[in-house]
Amino acid sequence: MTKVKICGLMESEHVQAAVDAGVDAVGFVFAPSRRRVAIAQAKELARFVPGHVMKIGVFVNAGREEMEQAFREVPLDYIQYHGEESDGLIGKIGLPSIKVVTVRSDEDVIGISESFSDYILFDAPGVEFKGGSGKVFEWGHLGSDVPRDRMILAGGLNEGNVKEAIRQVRPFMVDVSSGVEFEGRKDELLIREFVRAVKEEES
Ligand SMILES: O=C(O)c1ccccc1NCC(=O)[C@H](O)[C@H](O)COP(=O)(O)O
Repeated sequence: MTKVKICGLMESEHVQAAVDAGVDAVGFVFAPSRRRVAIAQAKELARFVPGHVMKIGVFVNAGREEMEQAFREVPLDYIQYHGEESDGLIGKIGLPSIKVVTVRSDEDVIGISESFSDYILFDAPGVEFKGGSGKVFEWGHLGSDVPRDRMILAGGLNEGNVKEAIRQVRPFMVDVSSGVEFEGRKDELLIREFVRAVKEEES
């Protein structure tokens, strides 16, 4: 069963809607973004997340102390490294990790199976910020050597294209932000429809 992550949550009713819809993970963005939350705010939002739902903190080239503080205080289950963080740095920090790969060509995914991160998230290049652009990348760049059991597919997914994405790519998890927003805010109906589409594809 493909797992679902809703990213960029900022309001408690949207966290609750995601949990009620049956998501497996929620993401809080601590990086420069219109979706940015403070650690104290994420801590409040986390009260609506039951233990079986992963809480993922998104960071872009952040300092170790900030990530450790968020990991401890929210608390988080994984750090999503959405900048230029090297494997060496991720290893040195030593927290459970999701490495992000921005996909423009076949070359971007070469050797990625060597990464020791727990999961690898494949995303389209950012536009205004590093992620959350709502743009789809060419899934064909994800060759057969990319480990499916650690793969999170992101980038412009929505209720209309997620079934095809699962059929073509077979990721461990799908991740969405813009595709469940209306006029720049998360939308409870769109969250429900996205999660339903993922579950339907599996049934
Ligand atoms: O969502 C953001 O604003 C963001 C900003 C900076 C770094 C990462 C960001 N989002 C990370 C995510 O995991 C998004 O869900 C992913 O980029 C897909 O977004 P979308 O294409 O909007 O579904």
